[in-house]
Amino acid sequence: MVPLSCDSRLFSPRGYWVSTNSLKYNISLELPRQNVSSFAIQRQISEKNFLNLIISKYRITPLVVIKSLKRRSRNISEAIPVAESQVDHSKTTNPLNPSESSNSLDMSPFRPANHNKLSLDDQELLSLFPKTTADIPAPPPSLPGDVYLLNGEIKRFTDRADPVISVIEPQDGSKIKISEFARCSKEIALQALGAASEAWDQGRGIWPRMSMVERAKHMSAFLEDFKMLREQLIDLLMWDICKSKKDATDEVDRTTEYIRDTIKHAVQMDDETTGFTTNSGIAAQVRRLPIGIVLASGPFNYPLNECYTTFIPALMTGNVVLLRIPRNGSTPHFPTLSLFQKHFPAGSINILSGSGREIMPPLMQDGRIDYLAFIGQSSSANAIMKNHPQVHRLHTLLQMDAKDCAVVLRDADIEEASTAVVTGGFTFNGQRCTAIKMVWVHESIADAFVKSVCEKVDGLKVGMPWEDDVKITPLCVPEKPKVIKEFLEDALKHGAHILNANGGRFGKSLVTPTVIGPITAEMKLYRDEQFGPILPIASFSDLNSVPGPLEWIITSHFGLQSSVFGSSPKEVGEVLDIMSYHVGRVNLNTPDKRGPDVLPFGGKKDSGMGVTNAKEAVKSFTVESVVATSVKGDEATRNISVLKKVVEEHTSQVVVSTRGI
Ligand SMILES: NC(=O)C1=CN([C@@H]2O[C@H](COP(=O)(O)OP(=O)(O)OC[C@H]3O[C@@H](n4cnc5c(N)ncnc54)[C@H](OP(=O)(O)O)[C@@H]3O)[C@@H](O)[C@H]2O)C=CC1
Ligand SMILES: O=C(O)[C@H](O)COP(=O)(O)O
Repeated sequence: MVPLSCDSRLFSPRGYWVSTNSLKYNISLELPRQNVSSFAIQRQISEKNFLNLIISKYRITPLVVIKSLKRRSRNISEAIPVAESQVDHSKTTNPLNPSESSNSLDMSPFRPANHNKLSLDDQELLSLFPKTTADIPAPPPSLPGDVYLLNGEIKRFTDRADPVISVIEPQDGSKIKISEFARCSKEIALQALGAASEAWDQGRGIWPRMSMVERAKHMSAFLEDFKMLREQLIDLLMWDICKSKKDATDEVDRTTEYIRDTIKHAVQMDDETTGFTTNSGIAAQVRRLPIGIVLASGPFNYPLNECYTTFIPALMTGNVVLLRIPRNGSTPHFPTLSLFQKHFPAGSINILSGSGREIMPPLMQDGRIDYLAFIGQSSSANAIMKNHPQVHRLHTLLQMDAKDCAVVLRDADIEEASTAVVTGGFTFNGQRCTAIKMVWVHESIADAFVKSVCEKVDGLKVGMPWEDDVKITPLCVPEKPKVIKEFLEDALKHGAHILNANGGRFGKSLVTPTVIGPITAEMKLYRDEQFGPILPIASFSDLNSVPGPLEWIITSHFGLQSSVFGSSPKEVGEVLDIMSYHVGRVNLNTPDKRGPDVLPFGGKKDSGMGVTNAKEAVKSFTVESVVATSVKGDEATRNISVLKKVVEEHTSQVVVSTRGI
């Protein structure tokens, strides 16, 4: 027997919190105010019967149920009065254990689809893989990959080159090798740093001293050659990370756009910051100059694009670069090595493959890295940065993990919201930092919304990347299916259900898109980033409930994006405001995404530091450098004359115009 308790601090606008308070854990219920009026329930009540009593005997539909929030409850001596007469029997449900209240299961928006078990080695899924290699419409790529670019030379590292085997494994068990991946050693990494350091030469190297217009010519020539690789790069993305042909094409095309935009914005920025303005008798030029040696590392899910979003602006603005390419998604980089070799001075761009854990710490420990441009998990960024001996002078641009949520208000257009949430949740199997990874739906529409989401998710075509209209493809990181399975098992163990008929099925690297709920605080899916094809859903009665959407956003340590679906200005405004202080971008009736790429893209809290888009990134990789001179009285003539001669005789790369004086 455990005492029933109520915490007066938790009187909500809608009702009251009541809890069991055992040594093991608490169950807290938010009960509607109208039900709390005239008669008392017993004070000593068994934990097991607590929910049953509230739901079946007193027939009250709790507004919110929390398990294990012990710290939120305090004993009081009074019993909780409950008015049986005001109960809405039709809604009676036990969200923690629907099977306990017989009529509740059918009424809950979170009823299990037709099973609650994971299907492993699912035969139907396995049959989606090609029977043999002969069944594959176009021959898989095969290219040498034990290569790296160091000091203008393409070298081979055969000592430790692993085969890159596609996770697209034909049914006959054959393996398809598409390339190799050289695990470059620490020694090679340090040689590359040496080459970069020489190319930088304390700002005196060919590349950092070249004018922006000249650099733009190099980058434009590179771009022309890069465009010729389009079809090959799409093919490699499809095979290496299993992006659907459509998504792979988008990745390549937006990368081309990004290079073009970077050239434009870099030249524009340089032009705008060249020349002088005068204030208080001081004429000054505030020009943006490169910072030094940039170590760039990108993620596997946009292995081409999200490497280019950092290192292309870094290079374009005169920095020198050491690029570490991701293991999954390495192959699209291999055909580009000869292009970088052809178009850029030796050492200005060096491209290495290898384990991040093996090569990044020694590079950082060396102390010559001036800038870390990292896209991946915040724990990885943290571990890498800590190696720098003078971390206070390390510049960073970090785009990191995220758990974007969608809040679906009571007046949301269910069709529109469910379409957006499914797109946001499952594009590229949910492997996007901007994927919707948690959904809060208002209880009044939860049933219709969950139904609509499940129908749409079950309509997503699962198959091979080259198939028309395919949406769910194999997961390219070999350990990923196991990670997804663990997330689902944990949620099921804590009382969630698989809500869509096709959910929870596994066959080699294929995992069906799975909608799961109700998600509660003790489940890993509540807070952790799943980065895979799972859509967790919880319902709420009041925006300010605890737990509830606003409290969830405020207390989340992530802050990339979030979306709100609805039209009531009061509620939309309230949600927009809270979200805006906690995430980098809020989307109204629109799924989360990075594009259009002209918008600033960056996160808050653990999700990001700095902004990428071509215009902002060229600023990020440069610092304001001021040249100032007195133009007061007699000094003016002399100083202006010196500057004019510097410009006329081309003796400086920094002062190239006396515009403005
Ligand atoms: N905000 C954004 O814009 C984006 C964020 N992401 C986020 O990236 C993640 C997925 O990308 P993923 O590539 O798996 O990211 P990871 O952070 O897991 O891996 C990235 C790199 O970091 C290295 N690394 C990890 N730990 C350490 C360490 N202790 N010391 C040195 N290096 C280390 C890895 O090395 P190794 O090679 O040895 O494994 C790997 O090369 C997701 O969380 C996603 O949200 C993805 C895209 C965009
Ligand atoms: O890596 C990611 O996930 C991207 O930054 C998200 O980009 P997207 O919203 O365009 O897919």
